[in-house]
Amino acid sequence: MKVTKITTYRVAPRWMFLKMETDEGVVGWGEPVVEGRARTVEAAVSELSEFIIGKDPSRINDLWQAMYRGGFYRGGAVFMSAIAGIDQALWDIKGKVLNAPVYELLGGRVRDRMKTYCWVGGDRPADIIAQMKERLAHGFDTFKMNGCEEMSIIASSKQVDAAVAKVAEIREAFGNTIEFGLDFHGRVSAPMAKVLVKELEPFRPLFIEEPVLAEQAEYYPRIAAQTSIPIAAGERMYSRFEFKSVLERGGISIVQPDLSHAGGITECVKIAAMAEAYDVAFAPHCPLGPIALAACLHVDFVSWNATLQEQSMGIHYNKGGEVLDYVRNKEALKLDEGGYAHPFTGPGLGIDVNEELIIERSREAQDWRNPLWRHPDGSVAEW
Ligand SMILES: O=C(O)C(=O)C[C@@H](O)[C@H](O)CO
Ligand SMILES: [Mg+2]
Repeated sequence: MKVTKITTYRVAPRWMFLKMETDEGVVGWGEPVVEGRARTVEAAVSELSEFIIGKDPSRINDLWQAMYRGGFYRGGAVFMSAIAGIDQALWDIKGKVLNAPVYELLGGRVRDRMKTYCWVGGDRPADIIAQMKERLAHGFDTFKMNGCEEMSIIASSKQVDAAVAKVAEIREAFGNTIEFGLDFHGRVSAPMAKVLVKELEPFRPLFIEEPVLAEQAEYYPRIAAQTSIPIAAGERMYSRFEFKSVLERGGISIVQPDLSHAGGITECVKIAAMAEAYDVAFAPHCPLGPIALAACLHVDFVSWNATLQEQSMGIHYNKGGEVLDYVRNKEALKLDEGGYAHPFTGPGLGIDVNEELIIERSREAQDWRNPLWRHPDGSVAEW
């Protein structure tokens, strides 16, 4: 079998799908994208396609190593996202050829179902209680929200109190009948992370995500030393080699690589195994589409330390397109009471893609950008 064609489709809300065709008619799908840099990733996929086309798609490990090591410069969000989407499609093809779900090819399941969580609130945490009540009524009991709005490098008590008040309101309304992670989203400086974590300790959020930016990873052990709240990070780390130093340094309790940013299934299975060796939980980041989510779930099903799976249904970013829009076999991604996902039964990634809709929507190719925030003094604020 040989790869004959790779096509990318940028679609609403802010995703990109990759179709990989072969000379034996087997087709694989992937989801390479960096939110806000879709066209850049598309260019990277196009460059890598020159190498992949003509190759035997069964040689996933060798193709992965060649893509990663073959260009001399390596790593980073764009390049590792391009590799990720190609890798997902290669695994989809392998499963279809061998008539087995990807998790079977990875050694079979360690669990019967996988816990997922959903987002509440928007870029600025708002309507949290009402949205949690609405999602609770639909069986969800685990959530994530932005932990704060813009935060100055040395923030005022008012800014800190505003962030803490929202969390206090949640515990006041629900007690411990629900769980929630707080995503600091990289908005909080290292000095303020120490302040916020101390103030949030009594409310016991399930985890605090990206308490500082990935480029401040040396603060993870220092923050962890002052709190019992598990620290989570990983959406802006793109390979084993970045997770290696973070795991070595300690401080992280949950790693959150993104299956569409960190080199795909081949790389994230290895990251999960590395994390397990440090007794660190694995909770893939996934604010993206159905193929990315399926890739996450296949790795979750074979990783003993997989604990929580992010999924984007109802997330505030999904304007103009939702996860199930592009999926014909919608039951494959049905989430049961408690937000549990069930093992795919179909071969490969197990997603029967609505290609007609993808092609139609790619005609008005999305060009989503995240907002550029500024502080009151006009300086750039982390979004
Ligand atoms: O889902 C998360 O945890 C996020 O932090 C969302 C962020 O990754 C946006 O997708 C960036 O555009
Ligand atoms: Mg996040």
